Amino acid sequence: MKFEHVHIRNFKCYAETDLSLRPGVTVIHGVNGSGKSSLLEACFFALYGAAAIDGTLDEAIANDAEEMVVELEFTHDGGEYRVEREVKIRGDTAGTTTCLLETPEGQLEGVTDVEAHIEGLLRMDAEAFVNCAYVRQGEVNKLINASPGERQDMIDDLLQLGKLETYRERASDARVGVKRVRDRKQELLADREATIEAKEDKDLHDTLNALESELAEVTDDIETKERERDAARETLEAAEDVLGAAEERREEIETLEAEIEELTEAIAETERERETIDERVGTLREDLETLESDLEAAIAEADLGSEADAETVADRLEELETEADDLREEIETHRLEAQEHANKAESERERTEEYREQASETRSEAEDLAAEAEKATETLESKRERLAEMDDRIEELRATVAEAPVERDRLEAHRESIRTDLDDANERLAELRTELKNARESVAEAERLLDAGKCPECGQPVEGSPHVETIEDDRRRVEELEAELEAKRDEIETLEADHEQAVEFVEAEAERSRLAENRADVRSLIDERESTIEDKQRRAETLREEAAEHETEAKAADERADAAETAAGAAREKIGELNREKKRLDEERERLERIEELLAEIEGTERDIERLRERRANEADLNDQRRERLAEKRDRKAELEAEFDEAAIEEAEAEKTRAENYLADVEPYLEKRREERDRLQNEIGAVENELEELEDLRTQREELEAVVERLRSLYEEAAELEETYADLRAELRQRNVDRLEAMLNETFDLVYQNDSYARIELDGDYELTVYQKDGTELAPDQLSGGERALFNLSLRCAIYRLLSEGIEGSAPTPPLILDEPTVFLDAGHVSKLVELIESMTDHGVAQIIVVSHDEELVGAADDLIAVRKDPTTNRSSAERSAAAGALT
Ligand SMILES: Nc1ncnc2c1ncn2[C@@H]1O[C@H](COP(=O)(O)OP(=O)(O)OP(=O)(O)O)[C@@H](O)[C@H]1O
Ligand SMILES: [Zn+2]
Repeated sequence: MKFEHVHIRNFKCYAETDLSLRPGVTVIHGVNGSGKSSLLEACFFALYGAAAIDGTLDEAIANDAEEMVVELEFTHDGGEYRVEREVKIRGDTAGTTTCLLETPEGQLEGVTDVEAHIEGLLRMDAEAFVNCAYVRQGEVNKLINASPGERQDMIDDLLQLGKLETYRERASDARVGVKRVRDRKQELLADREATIEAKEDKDLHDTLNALESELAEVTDDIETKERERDAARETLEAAEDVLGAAEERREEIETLEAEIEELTEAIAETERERETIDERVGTLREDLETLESDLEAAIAEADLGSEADAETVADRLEELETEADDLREEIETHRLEAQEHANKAESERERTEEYREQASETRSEAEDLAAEAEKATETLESKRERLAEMDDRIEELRATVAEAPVERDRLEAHRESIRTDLDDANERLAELRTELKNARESVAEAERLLDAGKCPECGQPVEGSPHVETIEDDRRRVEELEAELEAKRDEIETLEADHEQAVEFVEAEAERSRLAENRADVRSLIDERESTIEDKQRRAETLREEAAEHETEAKAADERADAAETAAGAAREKIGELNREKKRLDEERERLERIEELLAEIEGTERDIERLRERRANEADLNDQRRERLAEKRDRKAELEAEFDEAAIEEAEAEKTRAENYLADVEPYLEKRREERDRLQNEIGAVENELEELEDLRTQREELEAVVERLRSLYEEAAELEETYADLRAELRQRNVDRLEAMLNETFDLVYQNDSYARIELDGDYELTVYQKDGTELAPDQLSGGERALFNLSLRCAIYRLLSEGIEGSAPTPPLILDEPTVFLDAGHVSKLVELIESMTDHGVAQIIVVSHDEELVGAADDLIAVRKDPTTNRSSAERSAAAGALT
């Protein structure tokens, strides 16, 4: 087997690295911590997965990455292979997401299948791989430090001897197993045989015969007894019939006796009743006599003569009733009459009172009205005086207005026109005053200018006096204005006097008109008052008359009341009379009613007597009938008593007792016999079962005998097989041990040539012993560190050779991988190591990969790989050294 190419991404310190590997000796070098061991580990991981790394899967992923990939291409036994693994962190843990193996036969997937296939190819699992091909850093002493047993297991495993042991163990297990089964079956067989013997000893057939004859006997007995029991039952029934009939007859006689007694009793009872009725009739007759004498007396009292029968009495009572009704009616009429008169008297008295009240009220009203009229007449007189005054004034004013120059209705217009004229004149007067003032000023100014020699028109200095005429005109104008002003003043004076007079006229007219109006009002008021007074006086008169009328009416009503009272007294007297009459009628009616009552009582008593007589006769008939029935019953009883046969009954009773006794005995006996029969049948069944079982047991015995025989031969075969495997392994191991010892001595000689050690011995139990030249023995752990390392490497190489050369033909071996093998070696021994490696190549090991810093080893390499770590990213990479080119 050869590694061809490895591709790593994010495995431990690696970023992305691609590296081809060549046959021959490859040395990987680099500073501490640069990632050399990790590179080898990556290849190991590619082959064996999780088993190849110390920690967990996630520790193998580069610190800051989430996933990693390792791919390894290798050739093996002429075929090309590629294994690829991808691991990813999911959640908290890392898991393998891809695991595949390409083989010449096809592709495999899944951790389990891929690893099983690789173990098959290399004929070793991860542990065997590190024991043989991959000497890990610091593990050089592993094989030496192991106990012989461990060593034996390791080496046996590598050489596939372990398998033989497994087979032997399996054969042994099989032998033990077969023995266990065989022993159990033998025990079972012995048990069956003992059981059969016990059963055969029992004489089952004889027992069966005895039981069957006993059963027949019991069955016969049961049948006989059942027949006898049936006969006894019949006898019992017959006796019971006879006794039953006798019992019935006796019961009938008893019933008859009771009935006879009952009837006799009933007859006596009825006779007693009849006697009582006789007594009652006697009493009633006495009552009747008393009643009749009472009646006679009553009739005499009532004066009815001899015709005192019920009809006459009833007729008379009817007559009396009619008379009484009439009387009652009459009394009622009079009572109503008296009531009516009394009512009338009362109401007339009330009316008298009313009339009197009305009369006094009316009279006082009349007096009030008369007083009012008197007072009103006085007031009216003063009003009339006032009216006369008004008339005088009106006449005076009319005379004043008559002096006016215009008609009455034009007076205001006249005053208005004078007022207008006056206002116009005053206005004109004011104008004239202004004009006059202006004119006087013009004259004065002109005179001043003239005195100064200037033109009064334009104010310019003048030569001469061109405007003198104007001054003159002005002076004339002043004079005219003064005259006009004087006239205007006179006119105004006149107008003012006129206006004053016109105002007086207007005012007089206004007063006159107002007074005229007032006078009309006063006039109508007086008229109204006058008629009111008249009305009152008339009304007072009328009221006085009315009062007189009321008084008359009161007197009349009082008289009517007296009359009514008299009439009521008369009516009451009449009522008294009628009541006396009625009392008489009542007394007569009472007497008659008493007679009627007595008549009815007599009739009732006679009817009672009659009824009692009838009842007495009926009871006599009833007793006759009873006596007849009594005679019949007595006959029947005598008949039955004659029929009674005492002897027959006695016999029947005896039979019955006998039968009952027999039955009482036979039933429990039969019960017992039946139980016996059942028991016998069960016993027979049990014996028959046992016979069947015996048959079964015999068959089983035969079968078991056959099985035991087969197991016995099987056991022998397994024992033989176990022995064969053990022998084979011992033989093979001896051969291996011999060859391994030879190879070990050969390699150890090669790497450790000095005088100290003569040879190494490897015994059958893989016990290692080193012999010194003087013949003394040494255990390998007594060697120095360096010696131990060399010794170990020798052992490894020997094993490796043994494996690669094969015990029988060659087996394909993985590359020999050594991680830092030179640690304990001095320079001399490093040279020996180089020789060892070369010798391995000579022995046909195709690929050796060594991690080392040692110059000498580097020098011996066919190929050089440099590993370095980028100090900034802290990521490692591997590449072929430049020096490698020079080497080839
Ligand atoms: N999961 C990881 N991610 C990143 N770096 C890691 C991880 N696991 C280990 N390392 C680092 O990888 C580096 C390489 O270790 P390795 O044992 O391969 O070095 P080496 O070259 O064999 O050193 P030495 O010469 O001392 O044997 C170490 O510095 C270690 O800290
Ligand atoms: Zn290292």
